[in-house]
Amino acid sequence: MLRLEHVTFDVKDGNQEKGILRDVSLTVEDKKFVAITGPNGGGKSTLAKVIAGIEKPTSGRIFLDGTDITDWSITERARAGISFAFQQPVRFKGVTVKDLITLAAGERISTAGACEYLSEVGLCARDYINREVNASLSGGELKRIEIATIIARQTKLSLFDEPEAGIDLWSFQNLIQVFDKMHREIQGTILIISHQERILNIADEIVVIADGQIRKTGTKDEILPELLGQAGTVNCRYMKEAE
Ligand SMILES: Nc1ncnc2c1ncn2[C@@H]1O[C@H](COP(=O)(O)OP(=O)(O)OP(=O)(O)O)[C@@H](O)[C@H]1O
Repeated sequence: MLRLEHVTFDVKDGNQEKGILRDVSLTVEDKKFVAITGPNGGGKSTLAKVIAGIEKPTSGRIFLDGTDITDWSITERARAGISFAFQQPVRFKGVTVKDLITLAAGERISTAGACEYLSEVGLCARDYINREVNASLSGGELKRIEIATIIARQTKLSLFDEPEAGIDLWSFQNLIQVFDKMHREIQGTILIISHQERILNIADEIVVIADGQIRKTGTKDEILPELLGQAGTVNCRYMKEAE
């Protein structure tokens, strides 16, 4: 179980401190599929980075299965079973797609095994398996390769930051199936930041974040109608609730 207690993240804005995350408390039960959504700039990516250890909270604590991991490094958290797929994936010059998937799987897998993970994310494996993870890959290809590595890792907690970004309409449907299958088959927790109704629709729970604060949490039946009914005005409305 992941638990955040009163997490804040402040940055310097001129002479003042700006609150990017403001008193965020959240519990994510094991094996749940939780979607985090909300207006641009609300603090979603920052929250994911704080969980993965890329940013350190200004105050508050983070617990994984009851252990306080707040001061743990990215590597320690990765070893404890936290995976993170970036909004804009990182490129690895000199490393092939197969190397990357093999590293993620943490065991010697065959080329056929690595290819299976690529096929799952809709990539024709033989076209990609020996390619370098460099700038020659398109944004959408890179994103799907990164998702394949997270599936291969099969960790306790998989964090995805806007996996839909840069994915074409045809591959998007496939991506929904990937997450649905992951949710059913992998015995881990999935935390996805997304603006996509179809991703929110397959989540067990939706968390709405705006202006650095959690505004709502609930099931999709509780949250989605309200979000969709207010399309275009969600941002302002949730901002208002904070006042
Ligand atoms: N290190 C930083 N220094 C200054 N401002 C920051 C820093 N990190 C984040 N911010 C600001 O904090 C706010 C939240 O950013 P964040 O990327 O977490 O939002 P988001 O909810 O993921 O947005 P989006 O939906 O557009 O991806 C933004 O206004 C961003 O500019």
